[in-house]
Amino acid sequence: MRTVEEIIALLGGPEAAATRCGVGTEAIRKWRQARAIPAKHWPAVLAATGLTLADLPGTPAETPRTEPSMASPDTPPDGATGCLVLADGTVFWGRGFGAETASVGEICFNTGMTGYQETLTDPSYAGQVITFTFPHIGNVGTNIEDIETVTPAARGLIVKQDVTEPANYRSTKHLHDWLVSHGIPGLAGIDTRALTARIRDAGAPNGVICHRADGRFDIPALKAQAAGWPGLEGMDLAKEVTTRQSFSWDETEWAWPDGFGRQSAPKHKVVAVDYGAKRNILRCLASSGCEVVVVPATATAEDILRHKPDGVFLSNGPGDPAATGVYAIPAIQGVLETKLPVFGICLGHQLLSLALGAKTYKLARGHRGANQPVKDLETGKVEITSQNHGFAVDPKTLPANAKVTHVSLFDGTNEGIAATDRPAFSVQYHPEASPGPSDSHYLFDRFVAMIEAHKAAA
Ligand SMILES: NC(=O)CC[C@H](N)C(=O)O
Repeated sequence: MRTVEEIIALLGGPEAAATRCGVGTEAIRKWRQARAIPAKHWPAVLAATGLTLADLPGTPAETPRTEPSMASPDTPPDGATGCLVLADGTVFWGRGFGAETASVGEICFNTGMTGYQETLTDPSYAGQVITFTFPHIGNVGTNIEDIETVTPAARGLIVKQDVTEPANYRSTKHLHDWLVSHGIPGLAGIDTRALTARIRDAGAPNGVICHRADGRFDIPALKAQAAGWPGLEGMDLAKEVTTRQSFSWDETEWAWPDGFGRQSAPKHKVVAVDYGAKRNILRCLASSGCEVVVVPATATAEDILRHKPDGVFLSNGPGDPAATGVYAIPAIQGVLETKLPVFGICLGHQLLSLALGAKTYKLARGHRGANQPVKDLETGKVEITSQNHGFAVDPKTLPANAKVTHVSLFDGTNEGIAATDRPAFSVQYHPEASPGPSDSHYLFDRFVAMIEAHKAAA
């Protein structure tokens, strides 16, 4: 068998190889990176070189196929530099990229076609490895602006195709290098459709993603690590990603060509409880005319009210809402007693519901993507929304003083509630649209209108 480099040399170098085989130079780059030639290019290579099939290197992703039912034994196939090991012992082989390390978490999937950097830096992904179903991950590179927090909490990413070369004027770093600098491992060459179908059918498994350039894996140890991880249920992760200190936020939303702006004349004061808040939510609040004071997840009602807010915002965040509720519910109940306007997003929605007396439960596969249809039951309008959640509010457990306002048109699960006896409402999805559509942006205006009505009545 010849190596890829030998074959390219035989063809007269990368440029000549591209021309003679009728492929782009990007394909040649990928052959070299993967040290293999995909099967679809074999006929062209054979015709151009006169070699025989036995001379050509295959690709680790194709030999063997990574269908779960055909998961390979514990010995890595040639060229494998990464693997995913599930708690049930299934092994997927592929090519590692990003940081050379192993990382354990829940394996979920995200169907978003854009915004991988926002997704990877969304603190709600703490404890999770994200499988991207979209193929061109890496195509816009990374930059210092499209982050939802400074230290990404996601534990790893899984893709089918090798990370695409960046082609975007805002890109400052290749995704691979960005992952290395944040210590996050990546895995390519996995059959992500098979993995996603498995999550769809059997629920999100726990697993370990491991990248080793030397291709030496201790599979029994990785299996034990995956099986020993307790899972997200019962896990309070908000405490790990929240701010340690209160701070003020005045950055407004990004707009071309000026980029981010500054809030200079706020009309209202909002305290945002940070359970793992995405920056773009804070920007949306600032853009809506609010002075934002961000407080830690463990802030008590007193801590919150000390800032004399006109409204209180409950942020998104990772983990099991019931576990975070241990300290968050009493604080929210204290705020609700004052009848101040309250708005919650995602984990904030779940915590508001818990504080009102409802219950939450774990969804089998979760909603993660930027194309999730939601119906507003009051207006009858359908919004296409951005979502990222693995738990949901059980609408049957809502008390008499709360109502369902939004439902998912994918599976009928709850997507929003409102109290009927005070100005408090929340949604399970992400109106800040980062990444995703901005159909639901009106909710920030609704919150501000609530604050204005409350102030007028005082
Ligand atoms: N984005 C979020 O706030 C997620 C909330 C919660 N951790 C869940 O998975 O359901």
